[in-house]
Amino acid sequence: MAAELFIGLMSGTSLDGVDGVLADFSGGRIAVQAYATAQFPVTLRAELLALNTPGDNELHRAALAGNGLARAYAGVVAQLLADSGTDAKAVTAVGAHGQTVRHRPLEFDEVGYTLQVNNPSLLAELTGIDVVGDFRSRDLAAGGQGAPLVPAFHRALFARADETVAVLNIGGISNLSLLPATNTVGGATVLGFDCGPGNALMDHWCQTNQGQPFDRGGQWAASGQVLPALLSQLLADPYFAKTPPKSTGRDLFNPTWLAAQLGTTTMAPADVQATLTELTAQVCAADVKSYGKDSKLLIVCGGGALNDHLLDRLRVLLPGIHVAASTDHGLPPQQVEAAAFAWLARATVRREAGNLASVTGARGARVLGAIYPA
Ligand SMILES: Nc1ncnc2c1ncn2[C@@H]1O[C@H](COP(=O)(O)OP(=O)(O)OP(=O)(O)O)[C@@H](O)[C@H]1O
Ligand SMILES: CC(=O)N[C@H]1[C@@H]2OC[C@@H](O2)[C@@H](O)[C@@H]1O[C@H](C)C(=O)O
Repeated sequence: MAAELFIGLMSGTSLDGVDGVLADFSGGRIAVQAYATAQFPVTLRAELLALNTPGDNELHRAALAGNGLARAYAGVVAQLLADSGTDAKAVTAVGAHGQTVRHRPLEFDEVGYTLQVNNPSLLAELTGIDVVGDFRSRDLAAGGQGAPLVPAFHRALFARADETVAVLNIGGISNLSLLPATNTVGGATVLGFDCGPGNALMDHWCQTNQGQPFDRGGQWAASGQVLPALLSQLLADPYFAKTPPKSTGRDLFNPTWLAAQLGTTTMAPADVQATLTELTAQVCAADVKSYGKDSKLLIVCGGGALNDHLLDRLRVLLPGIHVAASTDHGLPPQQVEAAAFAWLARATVRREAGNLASVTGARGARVLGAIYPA
């Protein structure tokens, strides 16, 4: 059977760079042929981070950052093609998420907006491959949150016939998918939503206090002591009590939010890191208990799956649930989101819906994204 090749490119709220996969869908299930990742150039990362906060001349800066992102994306596409010996002409399309700099669904005028910095036209020009971008806007136009979009892909990849499966993506932001058994009588309604912070605050604190981009294995957090008063204060943020559909981002959980929580009290940096890690663990575990109570399996993906300390805390907080990285269930943690955008791009090209109204609250299923022909 002829290959049916798509590329998926994801740069997420951790701002750690680009993850990309080349995937073949000809066998009915996704088969990743190649994986590549690239860190952002320092100046591009700084600008993408800065654009998460209101500033001067944002239109100009966002346009140029979109060009820079397209060039970084094109570099990952070139790496994928070279590593797999694939000609660009053999790839049907590239799904390019872009870099979220604002996410304000349903605010201000009932539709709100979500902005992913990107330049899909430049990416199409640089790669010679059709590009699918702007995946979230159509869901907002239909009254949805525009995020998370991966639950539909999680269902395709991880769902089981006879048991409920929970999937937790721990990226900059953490998001949970609840996948009922596919043989559920009356149909299996998928739930999904953003839990809250994933790695973003932990990364920021680690960069600020240790000069490291992230807490490898969660070892620094493990060396500290959770601060109960601070943890209670963090957990009191109203977002955590919101009923889904709900989504969030750096618009809320950002260094300014953290600074306001810490106030002027001096705390040992390692203890703050331990507390931020515990915040992620407790919020995610509480959501699994509340919305996935009959799950016996929690599959963890995203870079946070490599945080051994965080996974250990999840295991303690979720007795009776098997907590495992996605590697054991189909795809390595760092590949899942990029693979999702290859899968979403394929849906768009086939004019199939990519969103799940049961997740985002949209008025219905919609074909997502815009196509930029090579
Ligand atoms: N070995 C490791 N130990 C601990 N944490 C790690 C490790 N490797 C990666 N991470 C964490 O994973 C993060 C990157 O994860 P990922 O690429 O899934 O985030 P993202 O896709 O940008 O976020 P989002 O899912 O919110 O879009 C890093 O910033 C870091 O916090
Ligand atoms: C607006 C936006 O970019 N949201 C991201 C973010 O990162 C994780 C979580 O919040 C998720 O809701 C989403 O990305 C994934 C890919 C999603 O849409 O499923």
